[in-house]
Amino acid sequence: MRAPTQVRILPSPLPPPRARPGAPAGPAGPRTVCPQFSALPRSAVPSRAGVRFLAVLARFAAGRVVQLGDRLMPLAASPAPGRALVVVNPTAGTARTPLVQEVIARCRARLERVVVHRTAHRGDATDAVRAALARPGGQGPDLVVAVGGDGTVREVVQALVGAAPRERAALAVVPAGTGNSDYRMLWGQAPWQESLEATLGAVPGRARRRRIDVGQLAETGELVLLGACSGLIAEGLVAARSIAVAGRERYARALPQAAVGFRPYPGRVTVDGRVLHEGATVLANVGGGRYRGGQYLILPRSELDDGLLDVCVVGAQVAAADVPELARAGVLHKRPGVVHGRGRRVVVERLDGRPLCFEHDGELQPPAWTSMTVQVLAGVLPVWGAATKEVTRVHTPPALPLGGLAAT
Ligand SMILES: Nc1ncnc2c1ncn2[C@@H]1O[C@H](COP(=O)(O)OP(=O)(O)OP(=O)(O)O)[C@@H](O)[C@H]1O
Repeated sequence: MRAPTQVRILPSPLPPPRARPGAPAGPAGPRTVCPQFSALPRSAVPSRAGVRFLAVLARFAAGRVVQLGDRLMPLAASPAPGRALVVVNPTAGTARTPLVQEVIARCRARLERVVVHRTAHRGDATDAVRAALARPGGQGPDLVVAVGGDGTVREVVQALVGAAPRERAALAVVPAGTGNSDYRMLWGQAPWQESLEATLGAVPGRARRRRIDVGQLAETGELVLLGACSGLIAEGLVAARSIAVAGRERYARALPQAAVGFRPYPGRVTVDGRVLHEGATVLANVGGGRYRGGQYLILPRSELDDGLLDVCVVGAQVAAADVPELARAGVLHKRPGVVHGRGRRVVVERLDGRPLCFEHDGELQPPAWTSMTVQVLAGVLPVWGAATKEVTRVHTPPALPLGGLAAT
């Protein structure tokens, strides 16, 4: 077995926005490509003045605009859903009866048809969604509301992604679990009543139906929605088993507990064939969502629909005991010893021959592998989320080391 070595990855800044051929040069800003425009022939792409005119027109016509870098673009309206399947996990951390009743009442008040399914066992959510989508004659739901935690959401996603394109309903999440990181990924800190009403069409322009990326774990074929992580965050799940509180508080207690006595493992992380990090590793997170455990900011620059996976590796230069507070304060990614990358296929390895401790979507994986490989399935999941200024990208640049200071 080869002894683990430490490789220094030189910091590389995020490259400047890549201009589309023929596009006017503009000031640097977020790299954004408008889907509507990229579908047009180059000669049909309007000038900047034309874009501003369209934007003003849109403001009058639809009452809302979206700003792309320095440009204003009309935001296509998302048609409101009509038929919902509400999938409730009654065993999820905070799925109390009044909450469930309120969700159902709000859906019934706005939609033409609402079917409720309460899960009876693990995997039941996947089966229920599959059965509903297979209903003949276009009678299947166009919206699936998952009422539960991240585990329930993942089961629903399994069915949604596997459905034929014409049957594909969009996901909405009502946070009723412990971490609820999926909800935070889509809606930030918005109250669920607000996001559900927006999804149901009560607040025009507040919600957007979009197609986001999903990861796939090569070892098992399972989907990875939120993210997959080795090391400390995975061990935090082990610690959480013995903590009898619900909600985010559980992970707030579990991660510091796991950090006590945590020993970095010899690891390597490879992004699209290029080594991003090799050496003593505290954690390697691939996603997905910016937050893990609903509160730890790990991938601050991750976008859900850029066709790429973001990676953050925390090397042993950062003490494991400091990770929970640094991540909660949103500054972990700036520390020396933390590197970032982005690509389509990410391999996380443990190099001493012992099993890699890793989880995905809050589910601890059996200690059966010395590596995990996550690849991206671009834009396969329709979801309802906040109508933010973030836009769908249609061009996916190759893997980029995003910088950071590697351990030496
Ligand atoms: N009736 C049921 N009985 C037992 N387990 C169930 C039932 N229905 C669903 N499950 C399982 O419960 C697990 C945990 O649910 P979920 O993740 O939604 O809640 P949580 O663990 O409280 O929240 P989070 O994942 O956000 O921490 C899921 O993996 C799901 O498969």
